[in-house]
Amino acid sequence: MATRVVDVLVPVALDQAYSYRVPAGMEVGVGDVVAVPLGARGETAGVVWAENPNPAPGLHNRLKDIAAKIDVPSLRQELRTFIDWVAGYTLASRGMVLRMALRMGDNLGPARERVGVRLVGPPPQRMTVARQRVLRALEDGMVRAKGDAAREAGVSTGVIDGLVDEGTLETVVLPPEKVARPPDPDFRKPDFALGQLAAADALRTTVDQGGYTVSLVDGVTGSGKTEVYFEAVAENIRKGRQTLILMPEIALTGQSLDRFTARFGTKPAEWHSQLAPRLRARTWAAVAEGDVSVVVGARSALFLPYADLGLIVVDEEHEQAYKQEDGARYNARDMAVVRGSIAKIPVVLASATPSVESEVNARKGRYRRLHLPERFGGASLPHVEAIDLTREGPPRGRFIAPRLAEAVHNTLERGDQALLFLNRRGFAPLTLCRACGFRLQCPNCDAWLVDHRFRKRLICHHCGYNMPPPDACPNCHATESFTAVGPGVERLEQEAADLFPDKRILILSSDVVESMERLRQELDDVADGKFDIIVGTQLVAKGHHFPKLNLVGIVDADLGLGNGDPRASERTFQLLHQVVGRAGREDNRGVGFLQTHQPEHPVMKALILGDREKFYETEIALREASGYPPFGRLAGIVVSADNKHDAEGYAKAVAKAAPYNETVRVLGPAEAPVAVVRGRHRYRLLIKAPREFNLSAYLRDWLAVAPKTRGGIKMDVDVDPMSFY
Ligand SMILES: Nc1ncnc2c1ncn2[C@@H]1O[C@H](COP(=O)(O)OP(=O)(O)OP(=O)(O)O)[C@@H](O)[C@H]1O
Ligand SMILES: [Zn+2]
Repeated sequence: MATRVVDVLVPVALDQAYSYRVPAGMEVGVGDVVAVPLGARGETAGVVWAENPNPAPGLHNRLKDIAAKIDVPSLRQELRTFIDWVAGYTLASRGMVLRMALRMGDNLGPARERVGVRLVGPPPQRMTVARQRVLRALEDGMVRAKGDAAREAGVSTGVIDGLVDEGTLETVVLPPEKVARPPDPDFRKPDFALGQLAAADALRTTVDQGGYTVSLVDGVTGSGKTEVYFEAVAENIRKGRQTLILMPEIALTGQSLDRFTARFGTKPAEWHSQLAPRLRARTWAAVAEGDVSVVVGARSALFLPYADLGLIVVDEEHEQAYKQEDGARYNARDMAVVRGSIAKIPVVLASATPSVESEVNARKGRYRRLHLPERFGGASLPHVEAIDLTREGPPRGRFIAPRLAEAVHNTLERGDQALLFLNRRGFAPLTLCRACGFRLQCPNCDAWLVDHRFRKRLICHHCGYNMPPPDACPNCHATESFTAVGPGVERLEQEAADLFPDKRILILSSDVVESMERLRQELDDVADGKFDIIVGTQLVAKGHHFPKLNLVGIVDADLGLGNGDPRASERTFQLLHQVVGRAGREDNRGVGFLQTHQPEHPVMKALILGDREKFYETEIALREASGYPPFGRLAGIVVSADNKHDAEGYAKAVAKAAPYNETVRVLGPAEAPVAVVRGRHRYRLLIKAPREFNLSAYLRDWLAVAPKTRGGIKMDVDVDPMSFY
């Protein structure tokens, strides 16, 4: 009998699947997860990708056997097709993409059993107050998990153990706790405002009918997009199918999980980078077995092996955080649409500031737009004013202009909250010696060291290099000669404390956040009005709903503009519009101030006039004229090496190897804007092609003929790049 051979894809940086023999008696099929020997790595988990009916004859004797079938649900065709597609599009190896789908960790053993206790025997010989509390808590005779019993009685588990030894309590084996309980689609149905009704209805129908469609829930800030897309989720739960709600990682800390619980009566399953390994493994398995109904997750949740995915929601779809910038470089929003089309299910995108891509798709009718033009509860959008820094700027060494300070003062007088926004972590972006002008720079990067006083370190934001502030200038040896140049949030907090000495100020910035739990707590405290002034980075820009927040001051509105990044305008508009949109969500006094040197800039004008359409019109016209996305396609290639000569030489050789095509333009190589990162010298190439052009195929052909990388040279390909530094 001929041996059966199959091709197995393994989660390592390889594109091709390897052939293995199926040992007699082993039952495996395509999609099954198996353990296979893989060279020096030993046994590795992989997935049977295809039958191989005609293995090359010479190969036969060298083939190894599959070691074992792993007892987890097999990867469905839909997910396998998706993995192939993502790899083909992004040029990441298929193994790397598969790896994202196999993130269940190694400890996928049987779920841990829990110990429960119940009251059965006579009271113990020796009675104590603590023991008495336990007896009272358990007097109903019901089984409780040991930890729950201790918590209810307010004692340590040691007290419980003691009572078990005495025979007063008996232990019972409990089934493992579920990752998430089934949500109830009718737990608390909202009363929709008129403006929400049509969109909610449309989404219900869309999900009910099923099939691939893309809807863009385009609602102003505070319009209640979440409640509206929850209707789609509810409908999908009723159908018994699984839902994925994608969020930018950091938004998962916000109030979204509480809102979900309020609407559906129980928490969803979560998927993000901070899940404990065991919970990660259990969640993965529960998703694969169809034991979880709704997953709220960061971008990697897109690669989970859903048993029956019926709906994908992408919240804050414009977020740049959806782009993964290392390993496989993919945009989770775009790939969500791809997975939706492969799985033939509805996709819902939501944003108050849609990406230019989605906006164009909606304008052309490729996506269906569901518009929510008003804030929920009748609040109006904030009134926005510019503060022209060329004319009414703050005093030297200060960053809050007098007019903004006065407005903050008035807001606080009324008992409202104010948010001062500056998208820059740390105390100051630059430290220089007053005596000789020397600037403290990262030894590994082409970047200044950022002064972080809270942590008492100078830190490089590119590589993480850090050092204590030096006592003397390394150049002229002067002491106490260093001066901070420019503001970061920590410095802004200091200024706010000087201006408003008796107010409660909270600083929110990713590097001062101790844990996700702590951040959740702080955000709740803000919502409860426990702080007067919030000084924050983009961490506070999104999704949050703070009822008493009525003033937003943007300290440096120009920060993201004019750095040669083709998406700078879009990003600045989205960010500032979202931040300003935190103001006045429950009453009509919301105001926003933009401190800017260029109040006439189209982005500033659109923000001041509240004229979103105007912004999109201008930006879309610009993109169309210049052939930038979505009217054309881009890819970036970054070459890096440990010296400039090698990086430049190799980048030139790569450029020279580009296949000729009259519609494609290869720009560069040019030294990257940040020319050195982590001691590596960087050169960039930018490839521009028409919209219909198959850029991935072109790049693949190109890389096949490009000179091989050698000796520490590295090349990164980025299709649809979002970062250009
Ligand atoms: N139909 C409704 N019934 C009761 N409360 C609602 C309803 N719709 C929205 N809300 C409440 O209105 C507030 C604003 O809604 P939500 O935060 O979902 O808006 P959003 O459109 O997501 O805003 P943003 O884009 O600015 O984050 C929330 O407190 C939400 O709970
Ligand atoms: Zn550095």
